Amino acid sequence: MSATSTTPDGLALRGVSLRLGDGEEYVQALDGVDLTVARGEFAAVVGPSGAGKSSLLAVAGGLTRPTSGTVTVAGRDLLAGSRRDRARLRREEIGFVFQSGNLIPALTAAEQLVLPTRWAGRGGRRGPGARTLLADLGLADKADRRPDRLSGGERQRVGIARALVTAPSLVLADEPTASLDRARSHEVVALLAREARARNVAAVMVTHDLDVLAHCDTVYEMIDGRLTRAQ
Ligand SMILES: Nc1ncnc2c1ncn2[C@@H]1O[C@H](COP(=O)(O)OP(=O)(O)OP(=O)(O)O)[C@@H](O)[C@H]1O
Repeated sequence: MSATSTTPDGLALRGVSLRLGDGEEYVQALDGVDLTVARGEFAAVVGPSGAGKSSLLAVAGGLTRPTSGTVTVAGRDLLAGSRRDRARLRREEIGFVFQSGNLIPALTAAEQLVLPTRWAGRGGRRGPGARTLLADLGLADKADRRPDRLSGGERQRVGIARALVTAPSLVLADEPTASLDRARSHEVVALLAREARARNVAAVMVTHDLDVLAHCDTVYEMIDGRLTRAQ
């Protein structure tokens, strides 16, 4: 599937605008955004604070409804159907990676991966087993550790495993290197890039970290709610 296809199987935003606030006190957080990310493509979005990057991820992830425009993931309309339909589509097709892992303190690395698979409850399609996935991410000997016994980089790798465990079509990562040093940042983003390509997942990463852009296939810049291709 090419990045310019009209029926993409990754992520497609068309003419997406988002106005936040009400009355005269509004912000045009997204302004006519078009974005296509094919499966197996790793895209980065950079831009100044307040430019609309988090808003873009929230809309692409089905967490925020845009004021206008369309969003499709794996060819499915993310804005159609009931609230429950949309939540199911989100659980089945989208994995989220957060700034500092967002792991549940009481659960081991392997246990962190159980809840998303239960929630997704996918019929025929099954994701990789938790332990296989943790081993792929270099965490075979850490599967039974809780987050307080993992390093920052290891926690983030568990976060990536958790995002991939349902075999999603799309992974959205919000500043995944925010709490990591330079070496660990490269390691984590390289891993995310490798896994997205190997598993044929469309991936979008919002980052302030220009250092890690070399791992990405495409780079977009967001300024005042407008998105342009930078690389
Ligand atoms: N609930 C809200 N109501 C009104 N304005 C909002 C709301 N949430 C965000 N905004 C504004 O929308 C714009 C885009 O915010 P957004 O969080 O998407 O930017 P960002 O690029 O992710 O910033 P950062 O890099 O600082 O996280 C900003 O001007 C912000 O102040």
